[in-house]
Amino acid sequence: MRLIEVQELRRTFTVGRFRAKREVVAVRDVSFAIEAGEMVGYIGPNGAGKSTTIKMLTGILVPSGGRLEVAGLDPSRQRTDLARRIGVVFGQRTTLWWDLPLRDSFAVLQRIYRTSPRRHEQNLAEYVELLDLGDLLDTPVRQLSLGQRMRGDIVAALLHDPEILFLDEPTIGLDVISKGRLREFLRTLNATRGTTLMLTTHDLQDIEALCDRVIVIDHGTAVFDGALADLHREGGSTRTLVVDLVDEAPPISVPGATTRKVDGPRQWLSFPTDASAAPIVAAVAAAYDVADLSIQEPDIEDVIRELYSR
Ligand SMILES: Nc1ncnc2c1ncn2[C@@H]1O[C@H](COP(=O)(O)OP(=O)(O)OP(=O)(O)O)[C@@H](O)[C@H]1O
Repeated sequence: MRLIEVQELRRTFTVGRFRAKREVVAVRDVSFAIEAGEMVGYIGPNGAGKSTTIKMLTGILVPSGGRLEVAGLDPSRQRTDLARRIGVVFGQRTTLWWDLPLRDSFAVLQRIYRTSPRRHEQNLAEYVELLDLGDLLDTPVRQLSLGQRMRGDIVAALLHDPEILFLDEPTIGLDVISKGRLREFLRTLNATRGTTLMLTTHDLQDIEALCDRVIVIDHGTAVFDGALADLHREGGSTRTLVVDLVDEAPPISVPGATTRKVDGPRQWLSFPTDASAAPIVAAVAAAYDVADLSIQEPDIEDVIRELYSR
């Protein structure tokens, strides 16, 4: 089932005044469709148009052109109906009430969304347990750490059983452990409830851990839409085999890899991300005295930069 449909979506802003007035095209004729149950990363450099797109999808901004349907609704015209079908989490700000304990914020949301008390209690119990918020329910939001508040925001976004969860930079500012737990939770949510996820992020590990599919946007235009593995391939991404030889040697020469750098006994060989490292490692080990080996995964930001530069 198709949950999000975007055709030639466009949004412009007028900036400046009088003679200095000009138009900025934040989103330029972007088209994509997202099926129920997908986990999609919407990525791109700063100012690419990610937040503007999410704001249009969630009904906060009215498009300047194109067509847009989310859960069968027109977001800006049917914003209230849409609110019942979607959850929204912005990493940089909270939807919770600053002075209220978490528990009271959640209770207010139950009334706003008119979620049945039974369903509300069930969801609350489940999410509070999964996100380990039990001891914090009576703490006012302003006293929570960033990670705790983010978990609270996620519960708040999910209590009314949304089919789609939009997340804008959900792991920003969190420590490594909190990031890992949040990703784990989102994966479980998608697997057990089939919730569709669309997230913007600058964190490459978010993409690796969460996104079956990535849409890359640059200067308002979608420049890639597909699997992460294909993004690596199209961007010409490579993995690196770092070889520590017992002794210094001229650049290693083995089939399937290119030696990029030599520094004393250490050499860096690159090979395509979709190729297996095994034959290369075997060839190196057969021909040279090897003290140690390690493999470095590609940096997605490099891959994306490569795509942009075309
Ligand atoms: N309210 C606004 N008025 C004028 N220009 C805007 C407005 N909102 C966004 N823009 C411009 O539109 C473009 C896209 O901005 P947007 O916030 O969507 O990018 P982004 O991809 O979310 O960036 P970031 O990763 O930095 O959050 C930028 O050039 C931005 O300056």
